Amino acid sequence: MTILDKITTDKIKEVALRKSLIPVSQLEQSVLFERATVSLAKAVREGSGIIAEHKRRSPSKSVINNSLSVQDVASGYEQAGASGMSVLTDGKYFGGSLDDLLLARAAAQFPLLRKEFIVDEYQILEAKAYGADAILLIAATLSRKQIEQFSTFAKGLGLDVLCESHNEEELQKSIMPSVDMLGINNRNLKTFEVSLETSKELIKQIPDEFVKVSESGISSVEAIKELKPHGFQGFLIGENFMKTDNPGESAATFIKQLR
Ligand SMILES: O=P(O)(O)OC[C@@H](O)[C@@H](O)c1c[nH]c2ccccc12
Repeated sequence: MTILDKITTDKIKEVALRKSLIPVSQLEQSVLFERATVSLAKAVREGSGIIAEHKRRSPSKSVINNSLSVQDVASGYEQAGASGMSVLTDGKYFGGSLDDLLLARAAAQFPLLRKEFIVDEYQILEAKAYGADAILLIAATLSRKQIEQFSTFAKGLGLDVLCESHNEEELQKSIMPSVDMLGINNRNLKTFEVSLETSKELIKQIPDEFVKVSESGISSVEAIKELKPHGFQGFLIGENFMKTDNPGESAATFIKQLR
């Protein structure tokens, strides 16, 4: 059993419990449910392209940073000129929560991505109710039919969809009009190996109309300069910022060097 299988198995149980505690009707009553979303895909296309992540810990790195306020990180990233922010909401493996999303929303106006292992439409309703503008779908854990169902459902709520893959088969099943952004994860979620070559290879199969995002293991401005000519517009960066005392400032320094 890979770590991704374990996370998914736990997630299915967690979502069943959540559903029994908070009914859909209650999520739909959230004031944020009425909020007009901001397109992450558009922000990435038109801005720095940096999607900066809030990540306290991960199965591959254990603790990254446990002492920051998510509001400070959100406003720091926004002021730094990031196109958007990815907020990890998984608790068990990443130390995040839906409250992190809510707090980020309270502190910033730029687009927020709910970074979660989505296995059920219910989590997409949660994303909307807690202030997200976009969701992540992980092709490794979903069938083409599920990607279609979840992405269509998200679009109906005004949320953008980033669908991530790590190999050709995953990418091929993610290519559909209800997906806005195709992400290539440089980290293999099954083995944790990281290589930017994954991005450079797989992007060749992405049709023009999709926003193309390279994810994980990006730790230098040079890496961005290397990836851009291959056609990437978006860059998802977590640890490189989060491991510092001031992620917002680190992001600002980084983004300035891109200009
Ligand atoms: O911290 P990094 O190496 O910059 O990676 C960020 C992001 O890409 C990574 O956290 C991520 C990409 N896809 C995911 C899916 C689930 C959890 C986490 C992720």
